[in-house]
Amino acid sequence: MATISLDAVSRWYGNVVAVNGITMTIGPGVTGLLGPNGAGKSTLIALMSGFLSPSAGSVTLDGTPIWRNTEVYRTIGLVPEREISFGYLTGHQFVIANAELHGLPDPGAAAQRALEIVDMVEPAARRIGTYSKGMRQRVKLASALVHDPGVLLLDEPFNGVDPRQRLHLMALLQRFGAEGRTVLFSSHILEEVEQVARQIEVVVSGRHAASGDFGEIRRLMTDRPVQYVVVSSDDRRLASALIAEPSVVAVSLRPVVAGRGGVDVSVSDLGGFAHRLPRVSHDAGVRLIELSPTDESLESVFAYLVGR
Ligand SMILES: Nc1ncnc2c1ncn2[C@@H]1O[C@H](COP(=O)(O)OP(=O)(O)OP(=O)(O)O)[C@@H](O)[C@H]1O
Repeated sequence: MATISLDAVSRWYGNVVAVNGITMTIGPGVTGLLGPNGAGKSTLIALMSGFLSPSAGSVTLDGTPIWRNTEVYRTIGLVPEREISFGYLTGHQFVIANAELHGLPDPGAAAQRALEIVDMVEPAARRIGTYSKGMRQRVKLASALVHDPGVLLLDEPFNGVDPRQRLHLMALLQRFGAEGRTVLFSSHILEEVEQVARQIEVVVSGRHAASGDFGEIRRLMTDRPVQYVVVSSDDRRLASALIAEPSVVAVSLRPVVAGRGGVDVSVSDLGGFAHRLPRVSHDAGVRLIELSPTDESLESVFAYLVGR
């Protein structure tokens, strides 16, 4: 059982702060590292895999610093985001090369075992250049697993992978987690993370924004204040009815342009509002024409989490 600990970790590149004072613990089972592009996920994974030194703070595996510690590298497997640049090698040659780099006593047997785990034994005889994206991901995974590591780190493993291969990869990660390995993967898609991860760590702009199981994270995201535009047969009347609703924080009328206006509504409780809106408009004698969120981007959700 392996635990990665980050203690007040920062990492900067010149004057770009990629990771800013993050403290978190990654234990056995599957953890999802969730955040928008540029949040610092790849930098965190590079710090956890020993490819980068922290500019400040410490990154340890079971209490031992990871940076420049070859003993610790033996227990870590990394699936990087970048594509394999050796398309001319066969999958088998690629995985064996990593087994040799690890100095394993029987690289052939280790490669065979890893390829079996990811179900790539048969295609492993072909050149990587002929593989689909999902197959390339699986070969990268086999290469990361060749030394049977207790810790597996994967950077955006589901990016560009088709749905069938995605399910296959998800099942594999869950299996590794159930075996007691410490598995961490990054993603910018909440649904993806929810399906696989026991624990979710959210990072935004280099900061640790939230931590919890998927229920907690989902609640944080759906309970945030949300803005809607409601267009109706009588916006002024609807606005006065809505302001009496406990789930509504603010209401304002939109200017009428080309005969079309609308009501901007700020809502504190998404579920409550969605449930009440039809009843409120019916009681006010107003017909609803359109309801649309004005700010549903993932970035706005993340910005909310950081600002809490
Ligand atoms: N080698 C580098 N030199 C300078 N800036 C860097 C370097 N690597 C990353 N950065 C910057 O650090 C920040 C975090 O980048 P990082 O790649 O860790 O984020 P990410 O969450 O993995 O994003 P993505 O999903 O887009 O890869 C970004 O602002 C990025 O531009």
